[in-house]
Amino acid sequence: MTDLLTAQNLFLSRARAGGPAVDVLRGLSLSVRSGETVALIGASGTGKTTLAHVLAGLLRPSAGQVTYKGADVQALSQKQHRPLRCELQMIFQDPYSSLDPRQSVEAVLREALLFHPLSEAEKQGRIRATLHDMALPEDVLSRRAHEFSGGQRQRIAIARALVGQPALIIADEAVSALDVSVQARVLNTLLMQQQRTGLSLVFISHDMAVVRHMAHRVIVLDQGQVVEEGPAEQIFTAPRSDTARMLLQHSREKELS
Ligand SMILES: Nc1ncnc2c1ncn2[C@@H]1O[C@H](COP(=O)(O)OP(=O)(O)OP(=O)(O)O)[C@@H](O)[C@H]1O
Repeated sequence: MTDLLTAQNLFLSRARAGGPAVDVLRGLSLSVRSGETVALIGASGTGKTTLAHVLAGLLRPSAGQVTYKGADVQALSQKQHRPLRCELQMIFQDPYSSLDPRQSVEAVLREALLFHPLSEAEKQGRIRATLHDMALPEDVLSRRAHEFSGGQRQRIAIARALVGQPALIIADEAVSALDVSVQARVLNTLLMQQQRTGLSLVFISHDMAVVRHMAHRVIVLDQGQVVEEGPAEQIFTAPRSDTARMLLQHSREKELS
């Protein structure tokens, strides 16, 4: 497996309203290989969402660099990099702000296929198959995002990320708003797409059972730094960091309650 995405020595300070700047990312490096799922875990407020935005090129780090297939992700929105941009998708934590409420679902999905050299029939086929995978009926296509519940919106956002068969998806709490049965279906769709196309995933979740089901490798974050990294099985059976031990303990307590 070759490195698809690399982050080197990322720093990011963010100013809080009325307060001092906070160092959210503090010298963080990671890599994601082709066909691999890397889970980012850590306590709340530890910088996972911020890191996801930096990895996707949506936030500029104060120092350090993120490269996707060797190109700086910050440059991916420039015209000459648009096809590469389509290969890297993000699913945001909040489906209310990530979808334009006035756009029809069909427009959302077609936009995701804009730079794909597919025939009209192929586009329609992809859209139909993706809706089916997300357990969404075809009549959603003519409706607008604001007409849907949070869980349905999240499935539309996931469909948008998947329909173009990207090389990499950064998924930030992508399935936490979904019912358990729908969640299983969506996770299996991601795993099947990974088998079929070699999809890579950066997967952020508080749900340790989901992380264990999905991840090949786990990166444990604490206050903007990597405190442990290793194969998923190793992190779950023999965690070395206090943070990983605390997260697993917390998860066990939740299961028992
Ligand atoms: N827009 C912002 N402006 C200033 N500070 C921010 C902003 N967004 C996040 N932060 C701060 O950055 C830190 C990391 O937040 P972030 O959302 O990345 O953590 P997280 O690990 O994803 O948390 P959670 O698991 O709760 O989603 C927090 O201290 C947060 O208060």
